[in-house]
This record gives sequence, C-alpha cells and structure tokens, in this order.
Amino acid sequence: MKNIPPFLVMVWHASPALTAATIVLRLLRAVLPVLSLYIGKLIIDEVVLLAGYSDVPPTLTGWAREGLLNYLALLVAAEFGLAILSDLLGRGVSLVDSLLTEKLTIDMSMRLMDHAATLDLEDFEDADFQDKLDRARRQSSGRMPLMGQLMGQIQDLITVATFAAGLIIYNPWLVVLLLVALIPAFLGEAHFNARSYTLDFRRTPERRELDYVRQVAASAETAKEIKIFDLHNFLADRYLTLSQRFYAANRRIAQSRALWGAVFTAVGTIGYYGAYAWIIGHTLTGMLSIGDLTFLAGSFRRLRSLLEGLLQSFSSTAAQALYLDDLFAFFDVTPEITTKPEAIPVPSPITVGFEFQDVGFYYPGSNRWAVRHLSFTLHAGETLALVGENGAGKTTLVKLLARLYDPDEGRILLDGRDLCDYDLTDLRASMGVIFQDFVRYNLTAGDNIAVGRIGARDDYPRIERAAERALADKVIDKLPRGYDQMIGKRFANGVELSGGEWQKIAIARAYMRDAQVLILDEPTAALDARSEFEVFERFKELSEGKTAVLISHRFSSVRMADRILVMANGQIEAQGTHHELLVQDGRYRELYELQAAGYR
Ligand SMILES: Nc1ncnc2c1ncn2[C@@H]1O[C@H](COP(=O)(O)OP(=O)(O)OP(=O)(O)O)[C@@H](O)[C@H]1O
Repeated sequence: MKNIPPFLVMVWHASPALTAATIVLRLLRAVLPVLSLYIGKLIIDEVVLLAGYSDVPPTLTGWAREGLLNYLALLVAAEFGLAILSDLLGRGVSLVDSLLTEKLTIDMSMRLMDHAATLDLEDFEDADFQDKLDRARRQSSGRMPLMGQLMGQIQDLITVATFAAGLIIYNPWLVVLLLVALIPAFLGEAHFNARSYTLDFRRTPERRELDYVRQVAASAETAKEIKIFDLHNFLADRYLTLSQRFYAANRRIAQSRALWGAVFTAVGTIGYYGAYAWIIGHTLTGMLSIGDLTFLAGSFRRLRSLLEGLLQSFSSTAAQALYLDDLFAFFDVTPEITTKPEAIPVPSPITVGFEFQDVGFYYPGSNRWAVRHLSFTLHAGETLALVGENGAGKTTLVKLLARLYDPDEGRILLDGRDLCDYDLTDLRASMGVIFQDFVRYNLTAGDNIAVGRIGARDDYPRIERAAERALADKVIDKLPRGYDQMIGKRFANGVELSGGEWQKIAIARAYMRDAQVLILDEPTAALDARSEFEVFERFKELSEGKTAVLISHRFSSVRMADRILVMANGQIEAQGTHHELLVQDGRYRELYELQAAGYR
C-alpha cells in the first residue's frame, strides 16, 4: 500500500485538471444514493399516510385541487431530479476517467522511455533487469484500472459512510453485524491476491520465455527459418510445456479462491438475512414504518454490495500496489555511466586522440575478461583498423571508446583527460558508430538515414549527400517512393531491402552524423566485394582529417587503414601498417594468406 501515494502523485502529474474534476464529480455522486433512498422512504410514508385518509375527493384531480398531493409531487420531482443528476454525473465521471487514464498511460510510458534512455547498456544486457523492465512495461499499460479503482473506492467509501450513518441512527449493531460478516471475505481475497502476485513475480523469466517463443514462432523476421528448419512443432511444444505449468499453478489458486470465496459469501449472507429479519420484526411490531422498512432494507442491500465490492477492490488494489513495486523498482535503477557535474565539453577539434592505458573489461556475470591490458593510442586524424578472429574483443573495444561501458581496469584518455571527465552527451555527439547489428528501423528510407543526426531530419540535401557517400543513393533510387518509401515489412506499403542494401543505408547514417570520430564496426559484411571496397575507399577519402576506426574481416578493406591493430583473446597482439604486419609473419599474415588462398 506504500505505493499508492506515489501512484496518486503520478496521476496528478499526468493531469491536475482532470484529476481534480474526477474527484469533485465523484464526491457529488457519492451522496446521491442515500439521498435518493431517503426520498424513496419519504414517498412511501407519504403514500401510506394519504392512503389511510378517509373523507377525501374521489378523483386524483380532486386531491390535487385540495393540495393533498403537493408534498408528494415535490418528493417525486426531487427523486426524478436526483436520478437524472446521478446519470449525468456517472457519464461525466466515465468521460473524465477515460481521458485521465489515457493521459496517465501516455505520461507513464513517456517516463518509462525517458528513464530507460538514461540507463546503461550493461543494464539492458542483464537478465534480471530485463525481467524488471518487462514487468514495468506491463505496469505502464496494464495497471491503469488502478486509477479508476482508487477513485471509485474513495467515492464508495463516502457512500458507505452516508448509508452507515443512516443505519446507526436506527441501530448501530446493524453496521457491526455487516462488518463482521464481510471481514473474512476481505482477508481471504487479500491472501489469494498475494499468492497470485508471488507466483507471477517468480514466473517473470518463464513468462518472458513464453512471450519470446510465441514471438519467434509467429513473426515476419523468423518465418523463413521456421519453415526451412520446420521448427514449428518444436516451438509449439515448448510453448505448450511452459504454458501448461502456468496453467496448473493458476488453476490451483483459482480453485481455492473459488472454494473459500463461496464459504465467505455464505457467512456474509447469513449476516445480511439476520439483519433483514430484525428489520421485518420491528416493522411488524410497529416500531418502524413501511418507509423505514424500505429505507433500511434498501440501505442494507446497498451497503452489503458496496462493502463487498469495496473489500474486493481493496484487496485487488493491494495486489496492484504490489505490482507497482516493479514500476517503482524500475524507476529506482540508476545509471552508472553519467556525466559528472563538473564535466567538460569534448575538444573540437580533437588534437591528440584517444589513449587506452592498460584497459580491462569484463561483461557483468561473465568470469572472463573480454579485453585486458589494452594499451594503444588512436591518434587524432588517423584511420585505424581492427582485425582479429571472432570474439577477439574488437566490438568491446569500440563500445569502451564510445563509453557504452566504462573500463573495469585502467583508463581511456581523450586529449589527455579521462573519458569520464567529458560531458556524455557531447562525447556521444562527437562520435558516429555503426555497429554490425545496426537497427533496421521500420521508418522511411530518408528517416533511416536521418537517425544518424535526427536533429537534421529536415535537411534533405544532407540526407541525400550522406546516401550518395554510402552508395545508398542507388538503393533509394530503386524504391517506388524514394526517400519517402517506408522500408521494412512491419507496416503496410513497406518494402524490404536486401542485407547489403540495408547496410548501405546504415553506413549513410555515419556520414549523416558527420562526427569527429567515425567508427564502422563491420556493418559491411553483407556487401558484395566491390561494394565493400568502394565503401571503404570512400570512407578513407571522406574521413580525411577525422579520426576513424573500422572493423572488417576483409583484408582488402583493412589494408587501406593507416594502422592496423591485430587483436587476439582480448589483447593487442601486433600493430602496424599492412606491409609491416605482413613482414612480421604473425597471425595477421596467417589470416591474410588464408583469405588470399581462398581467392586463388
Ligand atoms: N553483451 C555481452 N555480454 C557478455 N559477453 C559478451 C557480450 N558481448 C561480447 N561478449 C564476449 O566478449 C568477448 C569479446 O566479444 P566482442 O564482441 O568484442 O568480439 P569481436 O572481436 O567483436 O567478435 P566478432 O568478430 O565476432 O564480432 C567474446 O568472448 C564474447 O563472448
């Protein structure tokens, strides 16, 4: 329950005006039921009184003429007015609530995205964090009924108070009887909600797996392989096994909830009919009027259903509040890679370059150093190539350079200052990195390039220039709508590109970015030999004066670099120009010869 106040603050933050409106409307609505029931009692008493009169005119017109119906007419008009008002208020509440819920969903999703953007890459790669993120994401869209529920509870509590006040006036024990009958049901509900939550919480990793299997089994990206490898049955079986375990556990809880629910409801019903018997008895002995009978019986019925509803919604609120823990736990995750308060801007131009001083890094949860004892300088203005076998640590080095991770050992200097001393946003802005697993955005071709410098999204000449430099202009020329063509298959009218065509678009992002430091981490693997050669030749030309790093397994491209670092097992094994390395007769030469032999 400790999460309810911060949640209400979130609701208020989403829209103060709508929150205030829903509270006022609900307050008004809360007092209507008792008023309406009490007027009903007055009407019955008045009718009974009038029906008992003797010596009255034979027609209703006569009654009216003598003014006998004035009070009754007033009461009926009041009842009618209340009915209309209640309906109007109800509709107002629904309208305001639905708008507020929407606002809240938007607000929470925005916060979620904003917060996620501040977090470290390391966080996203951590399975626990992914579970947390998954649960938080569910909260931001799935917990919205909580808002209406909480407001509804406040309204119902006021209504209950008004009815209870009415009952107490007649006999305080009636209220006590009612509460005693309902409390076991409440405790039961709370217990089962806690059990469901614990189960859900423990099952998050499995549920993620379940969602993953379902997605893999039926998505555009995987359809090809599923067919070729005939994986459907394998995936379906896996889904079934996992979901059956869920089903069995949920069934157990649902069954005991149903059983205990029936027992507690029976207890409640006994309490209710006990009170009803008391009311009927007192009416028969003349201590209560017929109007009182209807008022009390009505109050009792309403109170019972209100309290039952309230208790249930309390326990479901408590359960939802438990789930809110996940949302707040997500917001509590703080990034480690941040900008220091006294951070300085990145020098422009960079004059010395980057210096790795005995840098070591291991991925969280891994017991192996991904890179270690890395010491080298990336000089300003030079083009450096990284080569090495799979898993040698090339991408890790680049990620450290872009401060996607901080080293666990040693340090990286930029123009003599630790990378951590620089403003993070500025540092990232001065770099353009295209990774091998670059994102294929389901956006237009133009936007797919513009993401390299999204602030210049409307600068068409810049986008076109970038496309041309990356050889992506020819790809775009073939698209029916050119730069405005939606690419990717997710949305209607989307056109899918080949792997190499996508890569050309991705490389164009690097030119779009036009940063001081350009890094291509093997986004060229799918390019045909000629294209890759041309891409790198241009890259070399266009990165003249810039600091550039390129990773490739093709030696024809690598040899263009000013200097080559050969990496093996997370360390630098050798460095030099293409010719120097060939002479050294080491791994570089071995790999080079292997590749060259393949072409002979
Ligand atoms: N996100 C990660 N979490 C844990 N370990 C990782 C992660 N990324 C890479 N590694 C490990 O770190 C080591 C270095 O990986 P890295 O991606 O830097 O290699 P690479 O030289 O770029 O390889 P490739 O040529 O295949 O792209 C590998 O052993 C890999 O298993």
